[in-house]
Amino acid sequence: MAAIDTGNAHTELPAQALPTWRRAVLKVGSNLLAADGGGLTPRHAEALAAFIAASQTEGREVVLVSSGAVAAGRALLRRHASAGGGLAARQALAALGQAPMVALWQSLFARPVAQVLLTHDDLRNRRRYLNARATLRELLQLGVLPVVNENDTVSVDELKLGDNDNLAAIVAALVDADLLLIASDVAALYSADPRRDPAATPILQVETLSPAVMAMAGGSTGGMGTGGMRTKLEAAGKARSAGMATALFDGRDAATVQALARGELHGTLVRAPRARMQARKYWLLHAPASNGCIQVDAGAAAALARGRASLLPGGIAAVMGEFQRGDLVDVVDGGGRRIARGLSQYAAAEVRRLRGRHSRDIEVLLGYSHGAEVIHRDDLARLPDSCMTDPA
Ligand SMILES: Nc1ncnc2c1ncn2[C@@H]1O[C@H](COP(=O)(O)OP(=O)(O)O)[C@@H](O)[C@H]1O
Ligand SMILES: N[C@@H](CCC(=O)OP(=O)(O)O)C(=O)O
Repeated sequence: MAAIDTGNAHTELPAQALPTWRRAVLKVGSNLLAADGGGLTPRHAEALAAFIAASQTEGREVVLVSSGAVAAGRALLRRHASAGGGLAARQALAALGQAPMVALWQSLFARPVAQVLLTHDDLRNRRRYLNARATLRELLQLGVLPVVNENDTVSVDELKLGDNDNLAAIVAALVDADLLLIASDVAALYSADPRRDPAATPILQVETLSPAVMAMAGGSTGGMGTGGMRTKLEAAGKARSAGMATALFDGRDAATVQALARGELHGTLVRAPRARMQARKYWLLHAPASNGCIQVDAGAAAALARGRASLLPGGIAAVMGEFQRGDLVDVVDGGGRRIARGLSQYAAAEVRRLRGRHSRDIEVLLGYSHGAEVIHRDDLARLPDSCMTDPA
């Protein structure tokens, strides 16, 4: 059992199994990085960095979503002058603090870390969403730790994501993570904010984010935090609909953080109703009508029916309709029967030029390449009747 200080109560939470994962997003809040109420300190970040490094050594991948830029900026400026309280001041503080925040993480890792700043617009615009996804995938492949934060400096009020809990959930879906880990300054979700209600009790498992559960979560009551437990549960809801569980735990407690590496959670687990891949496939199959259609030859149709195959240019016989890169398209066989749906990495006009050609010719034909596959197998779902042989 890990001894845990909730702020005003000292409790011990039993260990429960952390879902198995290969790729996770870890969100670290400002309260952990600016734990002493001033500038950034490695006090709690050290154990979290050791957990990330140990996970990487085991072949797992971690994307870090880190807050703390505003706190770092505020501490730096306090030495010279005080900043106002408006949006522009917050944006200026974030600009000041982003580099020191990333530098803090870099000081704790032997491997390089990379800064990734995202805005709401980046995540709504399909082209930029796909670019962000490709960059993050590439960074992970290179063995680099991406440190993601909201680009506060260019985010305007009404378009701000506002809190990094929700950003972390969106990033987790973006990189197809298996698990969302949220490190905060509280041991778990409690029946009420434990800072306000000493009688509040921890909730170790959440199956549904019902209105009653959501009502337990309050805002941020202390220090540098932004969204409190409310935004953490919102994030868990987003993760859940992408098929991912969320673990909430106290990042101030080194024993709790070390236990994660052993697959033990001392905190709250918000479960996901179905597996991530199933959720993704479900979304692919049930998302709004597709914009176009790709007809494949008999060889490609057989490969897709066998499962886990990507759609390559060589198997494409015809392209119907107009669609853009990243759009959802139907895949039909020679007889026009719909056999799969997926996200095309190329626009219809590009697929027409690639039709029947080898993947290695993509660069020559287009002058660039978004990858060897027209539809990557992770972005492809076979229709139920063609899934009979392999339900994965
Ligand atoms: N029901 C609840 N259970 C646990 N914590 C809660 C609850 N309601 C509100 N909180 C508050 O949420 C805070 C954590 O969120 P926040 O301050 O935004 O920190 P972070 O910087 O880690 O995002 C806790 O310190 C706690 O005061
Ligand atoms: N982007 C802001 C963090 C906003 C935020 O969500 O903070 P927190 O609630 O501490 O995770 C920053 O870097 O200061």
